[in-house]
Amino acid sequence: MQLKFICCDCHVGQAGFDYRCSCGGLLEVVHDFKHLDADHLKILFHHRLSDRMNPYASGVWRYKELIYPELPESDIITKYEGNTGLYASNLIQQSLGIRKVWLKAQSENPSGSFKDNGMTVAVSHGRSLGYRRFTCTSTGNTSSSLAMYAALGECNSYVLVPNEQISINKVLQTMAYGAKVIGFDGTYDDGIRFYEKHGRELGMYICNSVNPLRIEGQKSIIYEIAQGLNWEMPDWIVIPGGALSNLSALGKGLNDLRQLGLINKIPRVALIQAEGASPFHRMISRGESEIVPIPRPSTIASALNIGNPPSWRKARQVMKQTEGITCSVSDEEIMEAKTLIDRSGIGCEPASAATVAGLRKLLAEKRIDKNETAVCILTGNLLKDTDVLREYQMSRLLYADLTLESVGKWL
Ligand SMILES: Cc1ncc(COP(=O)(O)O)c(C=O)c1O
Ligand SMILES: N[C@@H](CCOP(=O)(O)O)C(=O)O
Repeated sequence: MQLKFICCDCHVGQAGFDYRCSCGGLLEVVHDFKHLDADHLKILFHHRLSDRMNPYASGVWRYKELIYPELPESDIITKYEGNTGLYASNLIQQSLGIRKVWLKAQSENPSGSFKDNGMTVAVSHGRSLGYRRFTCTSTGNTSSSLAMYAALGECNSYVLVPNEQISINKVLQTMAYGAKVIGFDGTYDDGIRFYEKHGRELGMYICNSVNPLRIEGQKSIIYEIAQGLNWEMPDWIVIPGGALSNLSALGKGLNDLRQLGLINKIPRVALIQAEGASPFHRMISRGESEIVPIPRPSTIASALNIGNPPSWRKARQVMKQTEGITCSVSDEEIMEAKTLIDRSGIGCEPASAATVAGLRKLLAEKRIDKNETAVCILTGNLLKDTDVLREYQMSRLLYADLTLESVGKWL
């Protein structure tokens, strides 16, 4: 059986794989869930949780029937991604003054970010089509994840990375997995534009989130949250936004769960952007119908440094479907929230901390009630963006001579 696609803008169906429809809209995978039964699925997914020795042990491929049923098991390239912790932190709960908050730590993924949920599916798909050369443009997390899966699949990866405002750790991780990295003057948005124009003639498989298979894999984050909470959804899901792939995937995943009868309530979504890179929040809060790109986005949260999010139309749909709200937070608010999350023992990179910063703001503005419950999605690992961490923490490092008196003074 072949994968089927539909355009999110003109709604015309398409049989073959592509990144965009001829009208320019992004595509998404269409599934037929008619033959699936919710009770049977719950038992199947539960059973797979305890089976550690096959691809279904992955927190993505556990839900294969809802993501990519057509793919032969032997074509799966997996590093048992997903299966990340869902933590209830008293420290964060009390600091925010909310009834209940959980943190979904996608930072625990094998390459250290939520990208792995989508990348395992994209690279498996690309290789099954016969591709051996994979590419993306990236601020560093997409590329680290791509390079890891390409290496696992014994394929090659080629990555475009902006020269400014990226984290060197992520670039080094990408290179260490064997990717060829090409730096360029410009932003993530320029890189995406380049591939939209030249990707096809370069004959490579593109692994950015314009690829509908990436979104299929990323849907599993909300499946895991639902399963982790025994299929009872919280009032709110709080998520950071850059290219808006994660929000698009979240919306698609929620639709699936509802359609299948696995959940009976759709939570509301709060999308948080960094102030210096918040074109989507600006559009929604002003009630505008088109996004106005920001040519030079700038935020300390390197992963959110995106001025022209490719998935904004899909994301706008999700806002409608979930009665979603948006807000933006300053770099200071992000760092303050990051300190709290790190201190709680969970830890994350700055982009992820935008969620807790945003939740604090939305509670203060009473747009979220303190008696409600929320899950914040932490998208990347604490050790991803250490330039920022070094600047913030080094002044707190203590020095002493190794004498009882000198060390004792600090203890
Ligand atoms: C750690 C991290 N958080 C958040 C985001 C933003 O997610 P999205 O681009 O899907 O909106 C990204 C990159 O995209 C990221 O790498
Ligand atoms: N932060 C991202 C940028 C978005 O990339 P995409 O995978 O959604 O295309 C990164 O890590 O590069």
